[in-house]
Amino acid sequence: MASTSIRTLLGTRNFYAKPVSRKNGAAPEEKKALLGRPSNNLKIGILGVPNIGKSTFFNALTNSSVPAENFPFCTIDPSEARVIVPDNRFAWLADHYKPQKETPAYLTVIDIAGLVRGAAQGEGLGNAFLSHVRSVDALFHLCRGFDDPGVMHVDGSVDPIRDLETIHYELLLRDIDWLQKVHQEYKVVASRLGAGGNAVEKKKKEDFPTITKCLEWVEKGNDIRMGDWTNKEVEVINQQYLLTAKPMIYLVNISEHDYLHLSKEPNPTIQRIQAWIDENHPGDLLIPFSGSFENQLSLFNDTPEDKQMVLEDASQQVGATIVSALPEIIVNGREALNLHQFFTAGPGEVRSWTTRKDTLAPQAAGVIHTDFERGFIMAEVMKMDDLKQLGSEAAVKAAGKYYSKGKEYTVDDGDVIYFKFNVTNKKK
Ligand SMILES: Nc1ncnc2c1ncn2[C@@H]1O[C@H](COP(=O)(O)OP(=O)(O)OP(=O)(O)O)[C@@H](O)[C@H]1O
Ligand SMILES: [Mg+2]
Repeated sequence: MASTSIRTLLGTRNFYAKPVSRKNGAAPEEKKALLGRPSNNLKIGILGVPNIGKSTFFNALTNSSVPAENFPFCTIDPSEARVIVPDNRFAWLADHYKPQKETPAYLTVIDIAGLVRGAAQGEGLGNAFLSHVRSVDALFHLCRGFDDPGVMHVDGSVDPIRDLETIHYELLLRDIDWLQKVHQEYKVVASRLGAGGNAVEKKKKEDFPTITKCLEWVEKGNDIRMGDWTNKEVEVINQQYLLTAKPMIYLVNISEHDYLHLSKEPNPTIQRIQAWIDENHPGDLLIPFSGSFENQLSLFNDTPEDKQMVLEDASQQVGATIVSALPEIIVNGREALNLHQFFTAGPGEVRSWTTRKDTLAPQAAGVIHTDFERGFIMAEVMKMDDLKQLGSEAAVKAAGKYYSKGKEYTVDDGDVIYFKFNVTNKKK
């Protein structure tokens, strides 16, 4: 099938208009609200056209063995797995406290079926696919950069930019369709409401201008996440489950040879994709990896020494340091979800807890137990850097760096916290 660019499909529309800088419009005195819904179980989905290595990547990443065969739509139902997030701070704490139990942070990853052109109109797995995308909080957008005539491509040739555009186009079409329906509904309510109406109707009338603005934005070919929205607008957007609002990290699946020689030979495929991202989605991250290489490495997941030997052999062969790309991908996936870690640490357990950025101390306590939030008295906080530098909790205290923080304290990434609470006072 011949490739058709998004620009051609949308005719004269100003597709991929340069987005407004996300930084410039931010009101300096106000903290920017985050796109996305707060949840204790945030998930990141693997997205892309069929047969490009999504399940191979999922298996290597999560040590799973879902089918990853050489035919399109090998994956139909999404698989889900949790993967430990590498974190030096956690490792340091575990080493320092030598606890009976260690509980690291996890990232939940979902392997989604391949999406084809026309999905928004029901092609391929169509709407089922789009509803899987809807249920995740961020996306690893995977594309094929390996040239292997033995692995078929649904569009007949390897062309990552075309594939990226196919996916973006389908997500955008689905958002346009969704927003058009919501816009129509809110417009009717807004025009007949006058001063009356119930609370739900009043809210729709109030939200109507934001919905109109969002619709105009996506109809110009822009992703919602590239817009510069006020906090009030973000609240409205977060109620709409828009696909183009989700944070996205681009992953290019290249051949083993190309991966091993990345630092030595400029890779034209990656350069082309980077230029495309810079033009259309500035600021988004691109991480190359090799599904076939990671797949081989993952065979040694249970014997880390052997894995290290394979990496050392590969490094020697090519004269450059070769590491797995997966830790970087996991860490950045978490970053895209705007997640923070705080730690509780003692001889019983060292544990990494997950919150969204900008969480206040009582809500962070609530992640551990609702009683901690209800009866919150204070958070006793050590900064990870202080603890590492001074060497022990006692030394941190002696240096006056063991802080007592109240309800208004915003928990920082890497805080080591001991919560004080009293439930009986608060039970009314
Ligand atoms: N870097 C690579 N180099 C060569 N072959 C690869 C590479 N990555 C994956 N493959 C091969 O591509 C084929 C398709 O892989 P996989 O099943 O993981 O794709 P998928 O995107 O999950 O497909 P589907 O959308 O059908 O579920 C497999 O045969 C796999 O071994
Ligand atoms: Mg698959």
